[in-house]
Amino acid sequence: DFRPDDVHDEYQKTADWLRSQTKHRPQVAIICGSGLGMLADALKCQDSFAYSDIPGFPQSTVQGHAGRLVFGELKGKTCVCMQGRFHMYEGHSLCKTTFPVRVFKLLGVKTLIVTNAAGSLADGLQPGDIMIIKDHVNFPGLVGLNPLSGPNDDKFGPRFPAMSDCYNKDLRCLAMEIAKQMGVASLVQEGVYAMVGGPNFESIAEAKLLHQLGVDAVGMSTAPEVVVATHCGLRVFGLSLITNKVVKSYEDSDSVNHEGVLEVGRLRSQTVQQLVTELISRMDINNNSTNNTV
Ligand SMILES: O=P(O)(O)O[C@H]1O[C@H](CO)[C@@H](O)[C@H]1O
Ligand code: HPA
Repeated sequence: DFRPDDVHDEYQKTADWLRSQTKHRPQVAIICGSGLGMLADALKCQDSFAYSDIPGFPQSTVQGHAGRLVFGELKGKTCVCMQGRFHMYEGHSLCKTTFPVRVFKLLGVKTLIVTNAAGSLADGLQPGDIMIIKDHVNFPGLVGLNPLSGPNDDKFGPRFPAMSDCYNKDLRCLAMEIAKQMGVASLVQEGVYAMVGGPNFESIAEAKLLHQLGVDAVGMSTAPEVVVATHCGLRVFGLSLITNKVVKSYEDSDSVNHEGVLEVGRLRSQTVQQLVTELISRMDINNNSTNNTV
């Protein structure tokens, strides 16, 4: 039998353990995408934990995802940063892939920043560009693969949470303003992210379909984390680093690979880090308007 109270205890145990190991009390959580682990480097006064040492935490298995949880201070805000996320294709249940998000909620986090590496379908998005996520298509979710499936845990949020404003508009505007001030506005635009299950990259027919549906960038993560975060009332900001163009023509001889994805992450690491750091520095931590606050 599935008993929400027991499951809630699992999140609580992990949160209690982390509280006993660090004095940091984070207000902001950051999830680093493939090749974007350096986002944690900006944190001062770090306390870091290998996932393998944290009770209840899943393990990272993907290259470019170090598997470390880093706490620290950034421009006057206390942050916790996941150097490495969990993907459905690694064999984790969606509950496991999103486990840290609820732990963050219990730790007192108010804002979640999700980052990922993604392939572009939109003609205007080139490798190296940054897409501020305006909305998502959660393909696994549409067919019932949803971390919120099963009995609802009312302690976290409502049975039927709204997803119509899950990427906070104020933070999107602020990020765009920061990009302009950094002189990188030409690299940054808003768009729609689609999550597919992976681990294979898209076939050409799949790429054409996604393009026709109006998807701007595609990846194999993020949407479940955002669903769980929105369910429990966290404010969310998301960005995709475009690491490759998705091949959508039979005449195109390009092909994508994970090494290339990580390489673009390395090349753009400084810009992404500066944008995220500035966003955290300037965000109002007490303004947390979401639909699903409990
Ligand atoms: O979404 P993140 O974790 O950034 O990683 C992306 O990059 C990997 C493929 O190269 C996939 O895991 C895809 O989801
Ligand atoms: O082209 C892609 N497709 C899916 N996931 C990805 N992650 C990075 N690039 C891609």
